[in-house]
Amino acid sequence: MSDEIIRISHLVKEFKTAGGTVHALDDVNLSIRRGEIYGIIGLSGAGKSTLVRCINYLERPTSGDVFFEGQSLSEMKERERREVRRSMGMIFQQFNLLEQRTVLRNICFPLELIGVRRTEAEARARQLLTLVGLANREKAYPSQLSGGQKQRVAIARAIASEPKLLLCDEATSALDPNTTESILGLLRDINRNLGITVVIITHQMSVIESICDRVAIIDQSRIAEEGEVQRIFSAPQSKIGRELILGGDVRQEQFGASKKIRVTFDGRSAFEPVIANMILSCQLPVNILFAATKEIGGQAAGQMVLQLPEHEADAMKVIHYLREHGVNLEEVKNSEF
Ligand SMILES: Nc1ncnc2c1ncn2[C@@H]1O[C@H](COP(=O)(O)OP(=O)(O)OP(=O)(O)O)[C@@H](O)[C@H]1O
Repeated sequence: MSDEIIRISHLVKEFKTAGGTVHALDDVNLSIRRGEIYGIIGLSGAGKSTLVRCINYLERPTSGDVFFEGQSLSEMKERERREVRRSMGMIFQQFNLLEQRTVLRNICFPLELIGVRRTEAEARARQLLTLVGLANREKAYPSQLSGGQKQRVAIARAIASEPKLLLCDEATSALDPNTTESILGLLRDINRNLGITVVIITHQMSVIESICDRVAIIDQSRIAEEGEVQRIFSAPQSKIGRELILGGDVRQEQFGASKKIRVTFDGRSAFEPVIANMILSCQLPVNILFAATKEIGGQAAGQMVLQLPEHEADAMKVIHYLREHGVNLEEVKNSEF
Protein backbone atom coordinates (compact mmCIF):
# COMPACT_ATOMS: atom_id res chain seq x y z
CA MET A 1 0.00 0.00 0.00
CA SER A 2 1.20 3.53 -0.72
CA ASP A 3 3.13 5.43 1.90
CA GLU A 4 0.78 8.37 1.38
CA ILE A 5 -2.59 8.41 3.15
CA ILE A 6 -3.69 11.94 2.23
CA ARG A 7 -2.66 14.11 -0.68
CA ILE A 8 -3.93 17.65 -0.97
CA SER A 9 -3.56 18.98 -4.47
CA HIS A 10 -3.89 22.64 -5.54
CA LEU A 11 -6.58 23.18 -2.92
CA VAL A 12 -8.40 26.50 -3.04
CA LYS A 13 -11.21 27.49 -0.68
CA GLU A 14 -13.07 30.74 -0.98
CA PHE A 15 -15.99 31.95 1.08
CA LYS A 16 -18.45 34.39 -0.45
CA THR A 17 -19.53 36.84 2.23
CA ALA A 18 -21.51 40.08 2.25
CA GLY A 19 -18.20 41.91 2.51
CA GLY A 20 -16.71 40.13 -0.52
CA THR A 21 -14.78 36.94 -1.20
CA VAL A 22 -12.55 35.53 1.57
CA HIS A 23 -9.64 33.48 0.22
CA ALA A 24 -9.21 31.01 3.09
CA LEU A 25 -6.89 28.59 1.23
CA ASP A 26 -4.83 29.38 -1.83
CA ASP A 27 -3.17 26.58 -3.83
CA VAL A 28 -2.34 24.32 -0.90
CA ASN A 29 -0.33 21.18 -1.71
CA LEU A 30 0.54 18.66 0.99
CA SER A 31 1.18 14.99 1.40
CA ILE A 32 0.60 13.14 4.69
CA ARG A 33 2.28 9.77 5.15
CA ARG A 34 0.65 6.73 6.64
CA GLY A 35 1.61 6.30 10.31
CA GLU A 36 3.09 9.74 10.93
CA ILE A 37 2.05 12.57 13.24
CA TYR A 38 1.71 15.59 10.99
CA GLY A 39 1.39 19.11 12.38
CA ILE A 40 -0.20 22.13 10.70
CA ILE A 41 0.65 25.38 12.44
CA GLY A 42 -0.21 28.98 11.77
CA LEU A 43 -1.48 32.16 13.32
CA SER A 44 -5.16 32.86 13.90
CA GLY A 45 -7.04 33.18 10.60
CA ALA A 46 -4.27 31.55 8.56
CA GLY A 47 -6.66 28.87 7.27
CA LYS A 48 -5.89 25.88 9.54
CA SER A 49 -9.46 24.90 10.46
CA THR A 50 -10.63 25.37 6.89
CA LEU A 51 -7.83 23.07 5.72
CA VAL A 52 -8.70 20.33 8.19
CA ARG A 53 -12.39 20.61 7.30
CA CYS A 54 -11.50 20.27 3.62
CA ILE A 55 -9.49 17.11 4.36
CA ASN A 56 -12.67 15.29 5.39
CA TYR A 57 -14.89 17.28 3.05
CA LEU A 58 -16.93 18.84 5.85
CA GLU A 59 -16.03 21.86 3.73
CA ARG A 60 -16.13 21.43 -0.03
CA PRO A 61 -13.05 22.93 -1.73
CA THR A 62 -13.68 25.64 -4.31
CA SER A 63 -11.12 23.93 -6.56
CA GLY A 64 -8.34 21.40 -6.25
CA ASP A 65 -8.73 17.99 -4.69
CA VAL A 66 -8.08 15.78 -1.69
CA PHE A 67 -6.99 12.17 -2.22
CA PHE A 68 -7.52 9.58 0.50
CA GLU A 69 -5.43 6.47 -0.13
CA GLY A 70 -5.12 7.61 -3.73
CA GLN A 71 -8.89 8.07 -4.25
CA SER A 72 -10.15 11.50 -5.29
CA LEU A 73 -12.78 12.76 -2.85
CA SER A 74 -14.13 15.24 -5.39
CA GLU A 75 -14.91 12.42 -7.81
CA MET A 76 -16.64 10.25 -5.21
CA LYS A 77 -20.37 9.92 -4.74
CA GLU A 78 -21.67 11.28 -1.42
CA ARG A 79 -22.19 7.73 -0.13
CA GLU A 80 -18.52 6.88 -0.83
CA ARG A 81 -17.40 10.10 0.81
CA ARG A 82 -19.38 9.20 3.93
CA GLU A 83 -17.52 5.90 3.97
CA VAL A 84 -14.16 7.70 3.71
CA ARG A 85 -15.20 10.15 6.43
CA ARG A 86 -15.73 7.16 8.70
CA SER A 87 -12.01 6.41 8.22
CA MET A 88 -11.23 9.85 9.63
CA GLY A 89 -11.93 10.52 13.30
CA MET A 90 -11.95 14.10 14.51
CA ILE A 91 -11.51 15.88 17.83
CA PHE A 92 -12.01 19.55 18.62
CA GLN A 93 -10.94 22.26 21.04
CA GLN A 94 -14.39 22.28 22.69
CA PHE A 95 -14.67 18.45 22.84
CA ASN A 96 -18.22 18.44 21.32
CA LEU A 97 -19.54 15.71 23.63
CA LEU A 98 -23.27 15.03 23.95
CA GLU A 99 -24.15 16.51 27.34
CA GLN A 100 -27.28 14.37 27.86
CA ARG A 101 -25.39 11.12 27.43
CA THR A 102 -23.06 9.37 29.85
CA VAL A 103 -19.41 8.88 28.95
CA LEU A 104 -20.12 5.30 27.86
CA ARG A 105 -23.08 6.30 25.67
CA ASN A 106 -21.04 9.11 24.08
CA ILE A 107 -18.48 6.56 22.93
CA CYS A 108 -21.21 4.19 21.75
CA PHE A 109 -22.80 6.93 19.63
CA PRO A 110 -20.74 6.55 16.40
CA LEU A 111 -21.05 2.77 16.69
CA GLU A 112 -24.85 3.05 16.95
CA LEU A 113 -24.83 5.19 13.82
CA ILE A 114 -23.20 2.39 11.84
CA GLY A 115 -25.59 -0.21 13.25
CA VAL A 116 -23.37 -1.97 15.80
CA ARG A 117 -25.50 -3.89 18.34
CA ARG A 118 -25.79 -2.26 21.76
CA THR A 119 -24.02 -4.96 23.78
CA GLU A 120 -21.19 -5.08 21.27
CA ALA A 121 -20.93 -1.27 21.18
CA GLU A 122 -20.80 -1.10 24.98
CA ALA A 123 -18.11 -3.76 25.18
CA ARG A 124 -16.01 -1.85 22.66
CA ALA A 125 -16.66 1.46 24.47
CA ARG A 126 -15.45 -0.09 27.75
CA GLN A 127 -12.23 -1.25 26.08
CA LEU A 128 -11.70 2.26 24.77
CA LEU A 129 -12.38 3.81 28.16
CA THR A 130 -9.64 1.61 29.60
CA LEU A 131 -7.33 2.64 26.76
CA VAL A 132 -7.84 6.34 27.52
CA GLY A 133 -7.50 5.83 31.28
CA LEU A 134 -11.12 6.42 32.31
CA ALA A 135 -12.34 2.90 33.03
CA ASN A 136 -14.03 3.98 36.26
CA ARG A 137 -15.97 6.93 34.79
CA GLU A 138 -18.36 5.25 32.35
CA LYS A 139 -21.49 6.48 34.15
CA ALA A 140 -20.33 10.09 34.48
CA TYR A 141 -21.84 12.89 32.38
CA PRO A 142 -19.55 15.28 30.48
CA SER A 143 -20.34 18.13 32.90
CA GLN A 144 -18.81 16.05 35.70
CA LEU A 145 -15.45 15.75 33.94
CA SER A 146 -12.38 17.97 33.70
CA GLY A 147 -11.26 19.35 30.31
CA GLY A 148 -8.57 16.72 29.97
CA GLN A 149 -11.02 13.92 30.82
CA LYS A 150 -13.54 15.29 28.30
CA GLN A 151 -10.85 15.24 25.62
CA ARG A 152 -10.02 11.63 26.54
CA VAL A 153 -13.67 10.69 26.05
CA ALA A 154 -13.70 12.59 22.73
CA ILE A 155 -10.59 10.68 21.63
CA ALA A 156 -12.18 7.36 22.59
CA ARG A 157 -15.30 8.30 20.64
CA ALA A 158 -13.25 9.42 17.63
CA ILE A 159 -11.38 6.13 17.39
CA ALA A 160 -14.38 3.91 18.20
CA SER A 161 -15.09 3.14 14.56
CA GLU A 162 -11.40 2.31 13.96
CA PRO A 163 -10.42 5.22 11.72
CA LYS A 164 -7.13 5.23 9.81
CA LEU A 165 -6.65 8.94 10.42
CA LEU A 166 -7.34 11.17 13.43
CA LEU A 167 -7.78 14.89 12.78
CA CYS A 168 -7.17 17.07 15.83
CA ASP A 169 -8.35 20.68 15.52
CA GLU A 170 -6.73 22.70 18.34
CA ALA A 171 -7.39 19.70 20.60
CA THR A 172 -5.18 20.98 23.42
CA SER A 173 -5.78 24.73 23.13
CA ALA A 174 -8.30 24.81 25.99
CA LEU A 175 -6.09 22.75 28.33
CA ASP A 176 -3.39 23.68 30.84
CA PRO A 177 0.24 22.68 30.09
CA ASN A 178 0.23 19.47 32.20
CA THR A 179 -3.06 18.26 30.77
CA THR A 180 -1.85 19.16 27.28
CA GLU A 181 1.19 16.99 27.83
CA SER A 182 -0.89 14.03 28.96
CA ILE A 183 -3.29 14.33 26.00
CA LEU A 184 -0.33 14.57 23.59
CA GLY A 185 1.09 11.45 25.25
CA LEU A 186 -2.21 9.66 24.64
CA LEU A 187 -2.24 10.74 20.99
CA ARG A 188 1.33 9.47 20.62
CA ASP A 189 0.35 6.09 22.14
CA ILE A 190 -2.64 5.80 19.83
CA ASN A 191 -0.42 6.61 16.86
CA ARG A 192 2.23 4.07 17.83
CA ASN A 193 0.09 1.27 19.22
CA LEU A 194 -2.93 1.43 16.92
CA GLY A 195 -1.09 2.69 13.82
CA ILE A 196 -3.51 5.60 13.38
CA THR A 197 -2.09 8.52 11.39
CA VAL A 198 -2.57 11.76 13.34
CA VAL A 199 -2.97 15.28 11.91
CA ILE A 200 -2.65 18.05 14.47
CA ILE A 201 -3.83 21.58 13.83
CA THR A 202 -2.43 24.01 16.35
CA HIS A 203 -1.13 27.50 16.96
CA GLN A 204 1.16 26.17 19.73
CA MET A 205 4.76 25.58 18.69
CA SER A 206 5.28 23.42 21.78
CA VAL A 207 2.71 20.92 20.50
CA ILE A 208 4.54 20.51 17.20
CA GLU A 209 7.90 20.19 18.95
CA SER A 210 6.59 17.66 21.37
CA ILE A 211 5.00 15.04 19.09
CA CYS A 212 5.02 15.83 15.38
CA ASP A 213 7.24 14.09 12.84
CA ARG A 214 6.64 16.66 10.09
CA VAL A 215 5.05 20.09 9.99
CA ALA A 216 3.52 22.51 7.54
CA ILE A 217 3.52 26.21 8.40
CA ILE A 218 0.50 27.97 6.97
CA ASP A 219 0.44 31.72 6.55
CA GLN A 220 -2.21 33.87 4.94
CA SER A 221 -3.91 30.92 3.24
CA ARG A 222 -0.72 29.42 1.79
CA ILE A 223 1.87 26.88 2.91
CA ALA A 224 4.97 28.90 3.77
CA GLU A 225 7.19 25.87 4.34
CA GLU A 226 6.92 22.19 5.09
CA GLY A 227 9.11 19.28 6.17
CA GLU A 228 10.71 17.33 9.03
CA VAL A 229 10.18 19.11 12.38
CA GLN A 230 13.85 18.83 13.31
CA ARG A 231 14.95 20.45 10.04
CA ILE A 232 12.35 23.24 10.02
CA PHE A 233 12.96 24.09 13.68
CA SER A 234 16.70 24.25 13.30
CA ALA A 235 16.65 26.39 10.16
CA PRO A 236 13.28 27.94 9.34
CA GLN A 237 13.39 29.42 5.85
CA SER A 238 10.22 31.51 5.76
CA LYS A 239 9.64 34.76 7.60
CA ILE A 240 6.60 33.35 9.40
CA GLY A 241 8.60 30.21 10.29
CA ARG A 242 11.29 32.32 11.90
CA GLU A 243 8.67 34.35 13.78
CA LEU A 244 6.84 31.29 15.08
CA ILE A 245 9.91 29.26 15.95
CA LEU A 246 12.35 31.87 17.15
CA GLY A 247 9.87 34.27 18.70
CA GLY A 248 8.82 37.82 18.04
CA ASP A 249 12.36 39.20 18.06
CA VAL A 250 12.94 38.73 14.35
CA ARG A 251 12.27 42.28 13.39
CA GLN A 252 13.01 43.99 10.15
CA GLU A 253 15.73 46.48 10.85
CA GLN A 254 17.96 48.63 8.74
CA PHE A 255 21.61 47.80 8.95
CA GLY A 256 24.68 49.16 7.30
CA ALA A 257 25.76 48.34 3.80
CA SER A 258 28.05 45.46 4.68
CA LYS A 259 27.19 41.83 4.03
CA LYS A 260 25.05 39.92 6.52
CA ILE A 261 24.87 36.18 6.92
CA ARG A 262 22.58 33.86 8.79
CA VAL A 263 24.34 30.90 10.41
CA THR A 264 22.24 27.99 11.57
CA PHE A 265 23.17 25.39 14.15
CA ASP A 266 21.42 22.04 14.17
CA GLY A 267 22.65 20.73 17.49
CA ARG A 268 25.92 19.21 16.29
CA SER A 269 27.88 22.39 16.93
CA ALA A 270 27.74 25.15 19.50
CA PHE A 271 27.44 28.87 18.79
CA GLU A 272 30.15 30.47 20.81
CA PRO A 273 33.29 28.40 20.25
CA VAL A 274 32.93 28.55 16.46
CA ILE A 275 32.34 32.30 16.35
CA ALA A 276 34.98 33.09 18.99
CA ASN A 277 37.54 30.86 17.28
CA MET A 278 36.79 32.50 13.94
CA ILE A 279 37.39 35.97 15.41
CA LEU A 280 40.65 34.82 16.97
CA SER A 281 41.82 33.02 13.88
CA CYS A 282 40.82 35.63 11.27
CA GLN A 283 41.59 38.62 13.51
CA LEU A 284 38.42 40.22 12.17
CA PRO A 285 35.43 41.54 14.14
CA VAL A 286 31.82 40.62 13.38
CA ASN A 287 28.63 42.13 14.72
CA ILE A 288 26.03 39.77 16.17
CA LEU A 289 22.73 41.30 15.04
CA PHE A 290 20.44 38.54 16.22
CA ALA A 291 20.75 35.22 17.98
CA ALA A 292 18.28 32.67 19.22
CA THR A 293 18.65 29.13 20.45
CA LYS A 294 16.14 26.41 21.12
CA GLU A 295 16.28 22.98 22.70
CA ILE A 296 14.90 20.47 20.24
CA GLY A 297 14.98 16.83 21.24
CA GLY A 298 17.58 17.66 23.88
CA GLN A 299 19.93 19.34 21.39
CA ALA A 300 20.71 23.02 21.03
CA ALA A 301 19.62 24.47 17.72
CA GLY A 302 19.07 27.93 16.40
CA GLN A 303 20.45 30.71 14.34
CA MET A 304 22.55 33.84 14.45
CA VAL A 305 22.69 36.76 12.06
CA LEU A 306 26.18 38.24 11.71
CA GLN A 307 27.20 41.50 10.10
CA LEU A 308 30.53 40.96 8.38
CA PRO A 309 33.48 43.36 7.95
CA GLU A 310 32.87 45.99 5.28
CA HIS A 311 35.79 45.01 3.04
CA GLU A 312 34.75 42.25 0.67
CA ALA A 313 38.02 40.34 1.11
CA ASP A 314 37.61 40.33 4.91
CA ALA A 315 33.98 39.26 4.63
CA MET A 316 34.98 36.40 2.33
CA LYS A 317 37.66 35.34 4.79
CA VAL A 318 35.02 34.99 7.54
CA ILE A 319 32.67 33.08 5.24
CA HIS A 320 35.50 30.81 4.15
CA TYR A 321 36.48 30.06 7.77
CA LEU A 322 32.91 29.24 8.82
CA ARG A 323 32.31 27.01 5.78
CA GLU A 324 35.56 25.18 6.42
CA HIS A 325 34.35 24.47 9.94
CA GLY A 326 31.09 22.94 8.73
CA VAL A 327 28.80 25.85 9.65
CA ASN A 328 25.60 26.24 7.57
CA LEU A 329 25.28 29.79 6.34
CA GLU A 330 23.43 31.91 3.84
CA GLU A 331 23.53 35.56 2.94
CA VAL A 332 20.55 37.61 4.13
CA LYS A 333 19.10 40.74 2.65
CA ASN A 334 17.70 43.41 4.98
CA SER A 335 14.17 42.73 3.73
CA GLU A 336 14.46 39.06 4.71
CA PHE A 337 15.60 39.70 8.21
N1 LIG B 1 -17.74 29.87 6.90
C1 LIG B 1 -16.94 30.92 6.65
N2 LIG B 1 -17.43 32.00 6.01
C2 LIG B 1 -16.65 33.06 5.73
N3 LIG B 1 -15.34 33.15 6.03
C3 LIG B 1 -14.80 32.10 6.68
C4 LIG B 1 -15.57 30.94 7.02
N4 LIG B 1 -14.75 30.06 7.66
C5 LIG B 1 -13.53 30.65 7.71
N5 LIG B 1 -13.55 31.87 7.13
C6 LIG B 1 -12.42 32.79 6.95
O1 LIG B 1 -11.34 32.06 6.38
C7 LIG B 1 -10.10 32.47 6.95
C8 LIG B 1 -9.42 31.26 7.57
O2 LIG B 1 -10.16 30.84 8.69
P1 LIG B 1 -9.79 29.56 9.56
O3 LIG B 1 -10.84 29.40 10.61
O4 LIG B 1 -9.54 28.41 8.66
O5 LIG B 1 -8.40 30.02 10.21
P2 LIG B 1 -7.60 29.38 11.42
O6 LIG B 1 -6.18 29.39 11.00
O7 LIG B 1 -8.20 28.06 11.79
O8 LIG B 1 -7.83 30.43 12.56
P3 LIG B 1 -8.07 30.20 14.15
O9 LIG B 1 -6.78 29.66 14.69
O10 LIG B 1 -8.37 31.58 14.64
O11 LIG B 1 -9.22 29.26 14.28
C9 LIG B 1 -10.43 33.56 7.95
O12 LIG B 1 -10.27 34.79 7.30
C10 LIG B 1 -11.89 33.31 8.28
O13 LIG B 1 -12.53 34.51 8.65
